[in-house]
Amino acid sequence: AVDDYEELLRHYELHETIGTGGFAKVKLARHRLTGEKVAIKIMDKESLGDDLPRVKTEIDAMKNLSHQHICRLYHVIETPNKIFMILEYCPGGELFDYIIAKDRLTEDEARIFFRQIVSAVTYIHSQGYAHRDLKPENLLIDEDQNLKLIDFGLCAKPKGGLDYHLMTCCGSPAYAAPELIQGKAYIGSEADIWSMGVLMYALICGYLPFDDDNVMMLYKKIMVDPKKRITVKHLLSHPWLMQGYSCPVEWHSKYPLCYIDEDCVTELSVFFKRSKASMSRLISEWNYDQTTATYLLLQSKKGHGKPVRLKRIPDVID
Ligand SMILES: O=C(Nc1ccc2c(c1)CCNCC2)c1ccc(-c2cn[nH]c2)cc1OCc1ccccc1
Repeated sequence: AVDDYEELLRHYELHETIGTGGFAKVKLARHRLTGEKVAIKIMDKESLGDDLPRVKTEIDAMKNLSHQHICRLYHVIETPNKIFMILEYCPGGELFDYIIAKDRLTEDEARIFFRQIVSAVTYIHSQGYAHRDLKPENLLIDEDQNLKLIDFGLCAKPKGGLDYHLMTCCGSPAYAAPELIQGKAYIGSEADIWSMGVLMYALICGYLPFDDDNVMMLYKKIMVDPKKRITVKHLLSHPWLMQGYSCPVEWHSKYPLCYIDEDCVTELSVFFKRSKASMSRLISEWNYDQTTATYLLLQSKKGHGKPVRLKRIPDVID
């Protein structure tokens, strides 16, 4: 119903639909106050059905994850029938399509991308999350040719920390670790490490290490016993990843949630006629509303050398 879109249209100018996935549609849009492009993932609650919890899992995870190689969630709008996730614009599309288009990547290009994947996965593990569905379809390319991890619908944040055993068998078979498809209790971070190995193989070779149309045959091929799987700590400074680099993979976030950018606070406080202190406090609540979106998109403008300014005249004169 049109009133589902009322709040969304107040803050964003909607443009073309660029993707219609399983239970979501992705539209391009522009944030009115900053002029920044965004992607909007639109889900209909009714047609989501049993997938609704997966969306809640994804939103809760993304609210806590702020990192240069994770697709940023800016704003969540929920109406009686719809859920809108306003997300970081990634015009390079999926890494999957990029590999297909190039057949396979050179070692140098694969190394650049893989260092970014290791950075993102190390960060989410440090925050107590396992992604559990790492594959080229879940890595997007942004306007600076950097990778951004998406789809946290299957992620897990075990209560007792990441060394807790998980049970749910999930993710894509071709990328699933042996212990996971054996239905054994597994460690989420170890399963992610296995998937990264499969991903690395796909980047370099352009096809999958274990593949078969028959899923039982596929499982048999994956059953290579994982003797000693590398840990993320050793991966960060693996010799192949270090080639041409003088430092291990930098995995810490460049934009930790606790750090609030002064220039953005100043512009917001002037615009919303609030003191800098109260504006800073409001931002730090991370409500994923218009304030969060405007702050993050101002920060993005600053990161791209654009002026940290908000539009004074609304585009559409009501
Ligand atoms: O900005 C996103 N996508 C996107 C934006 C512009 C363009 C393209 C793609 C490629 C197609 N040609 C037009 C240029 C974009 C951002 C976030 C998310 C997202 C974050 N969590 N979940 C989804 C999904 C996105 O898209 C999905 C997609 C659509 C068409 C193809 C390839 C990928």
